Amino acid sequence: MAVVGVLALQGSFNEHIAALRRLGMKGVEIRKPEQLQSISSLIIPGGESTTMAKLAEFHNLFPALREFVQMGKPVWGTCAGLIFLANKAVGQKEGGQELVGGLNCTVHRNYFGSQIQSFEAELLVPELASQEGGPETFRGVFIRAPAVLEVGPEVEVLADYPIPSKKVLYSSSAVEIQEESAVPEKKVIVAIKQGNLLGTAFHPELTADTRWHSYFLKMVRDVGEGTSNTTVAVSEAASSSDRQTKYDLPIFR
Ligand SMILES: NC(=O)CC[C@H](N)C(=O)O
Repeated sequence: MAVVGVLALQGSFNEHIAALRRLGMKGVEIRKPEQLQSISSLIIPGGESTTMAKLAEFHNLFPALREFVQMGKPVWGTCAGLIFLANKAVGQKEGGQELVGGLNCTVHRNYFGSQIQSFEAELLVPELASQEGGPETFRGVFIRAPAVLEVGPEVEVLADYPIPSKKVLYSSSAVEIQEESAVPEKKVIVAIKQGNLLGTAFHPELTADTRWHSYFLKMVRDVGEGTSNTTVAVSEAASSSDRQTKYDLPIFR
C-alpha cells in the first residue's frame, strides 16, 4: 500500500494520519530529511508556523522539503502548512521565518486575528464537490488561520470566504488595522491548488468530512505514484454511504 508522509514536527499530524486511516491509507510521520526519500507525497499540517520552521531548521529539513516540492511530488499544506508552501508570507514574527515555497501566492499568517478569533464556517467548494461528490459546502475550521491575499495566474482558487462587512481586517502590511465599513463584501482565498501543490487555510483533518484528503490522494494517484490498491481504497471510501449524508460537526478525538 502506498503511504503518505505527514510532517510530524509539531501541530495536527496525528489528526491527518487518522483521517488518512479512515480512507484506508497509511500516513507515516516524517521528522528527518532522509525520510522524505521513501515517500512520494507529503502533508504539512497546521500548528504554529514559526515553531514548525524553527524545528524544520533544527532538523535541516528545508533543503530536502524544497527539493521534494521541486521534484513535483504532491504536497498539501493545511494552515501553518499552507504558510510553509507559500512563496511569500506577511504578518510574520520579527525576523520572519523560512518558507519552503512553491505556491505562487502571498499569505497573511494570522489574517483572521488571534486565537480567540478562531471560527468555523460553511465554505462553498464547487471543485471539491464535483470531484468528490457530497454537499456543495465544506465545514471549514479556522484556527488562528492564515488567508491567501494574492495568487499568481497558474494558481487555481478552490475556495474563498466572504468577509462580513464589519469584521476587522489586518492590512497586508500587518501593521495597521483597518475597519472595513465602506466596502460591502470582500472575499479572501482559503483553498488553492497549483500543479501538485494543494493549500488550505483551514483544518479538514479536524472534521469528519474526508473529501479534501481523498481529493489529495487522487492528486497523488494522478502523478502515477499510487498503486491500483490506492485507487481502490480511495474510490471505495468515496462511494461509502457516509458520503451522501450531511457532514456533522468537527470531531475532536
Ligand atoms: N492553525 C494554524 O496552523 C495556525 C497557523 C498560524 N497562523 C501560524 O502562523 O502558524
